[in-house]
Amino acid sequence: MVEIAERPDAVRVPPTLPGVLQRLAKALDGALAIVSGRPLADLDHFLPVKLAKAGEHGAALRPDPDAPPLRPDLPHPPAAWRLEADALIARHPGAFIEPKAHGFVLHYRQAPEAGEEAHALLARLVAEDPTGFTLLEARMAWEIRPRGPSKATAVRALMAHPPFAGRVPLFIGDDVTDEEGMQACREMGGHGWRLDEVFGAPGALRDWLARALAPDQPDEILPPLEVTP
Ligand SMILES: O=P(O)(O)OC[C@H]1O[C@H](O[C@H]2O[C@H](CO)[C@@H](O)[C@H](O)[C@H]2O)[C@H](O)[C@@H](O)[C@@H]1O
Repeated sequence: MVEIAERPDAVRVPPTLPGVLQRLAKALDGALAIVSGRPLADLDHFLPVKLAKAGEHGAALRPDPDAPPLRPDLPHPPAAWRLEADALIARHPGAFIEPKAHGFVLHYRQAPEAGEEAHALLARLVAEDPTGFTLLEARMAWEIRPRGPSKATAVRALMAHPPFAGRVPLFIGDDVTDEEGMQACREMGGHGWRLDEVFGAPGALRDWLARALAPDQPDEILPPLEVTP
C-alpha cells in the first residue's frame, strides 16, 4: 500500500490511509487483514489501527486486534549465522540487517554490489539446517526465516475463523512472498491480485480502497477479475 523506500523504517504512510483501512474493516464487519513480512510492531507503528494482522510471513498472527499474537513454536537461527552476516555488511557500507524474532533480513538496496555475496552466504548458512530454516528472496534483500509459516498459512488460519470464515478471500500484494498468500486465496475459491498488474502502483490501490468506502459507488470500481488466473 506504500511506495518502496531506501530503508524499512523510511516508508511514508499517507496520513489518510490508517483511517481508510479502519473504516473499510468496519464496513466488512472486521474481515480485513494486513498480512506482511514485517514484524507486528512495525505494522502497529506504521498502521496504528485495530485490524487483524499477520507479521513475519505468518510467524506472528493476531486475528483479534485486542488479543495477544499467536506465535507457533519456532527455532531461532544460530548466533554464528548473524555474526557472519554482520561481517558481510561491515564490508559493504549501506548494507544492513533487519532482525526478526526468528530470523533476519540482509538488505542491500543501498549496496547493490553486495547482493550476490549476500545470497551466497545466506544460502550456505541455511544449508546447515535446511529442515529448520529457509531462504527467502525479497526486494533487494535476502531473508532467513523458519520453515513452516508463510503468508499462505496466515491466510488459511485467518479464513478458519470469524469474521473471515465463509467469505471469498482476496489477497492483494506485490512481493515474491505475496504469491503464496494469493495462491492460498485462489485455492479457497478466492482471488489473488498482483499490485502491478491490477493497479500499477500503490497510489492507485490506495485510491481504490478509499473509493470503495463511498456508499453510492457502483460495482464497476472493482478491477476486472479476469486479470488473475
Ligand atoms: O510483506 P510486505 O509487507 O510486502 O513486506 C516485505 C518486506 O518489506 C520490507 O522490505 C522491503 O521494503 C523496504 C521499504 O520499502 C525496502 O527498503 C526493502 O528493500 C524491501 O525489501 C521489510 O523490510 C521486510 O522485513 C519485509 O519482509
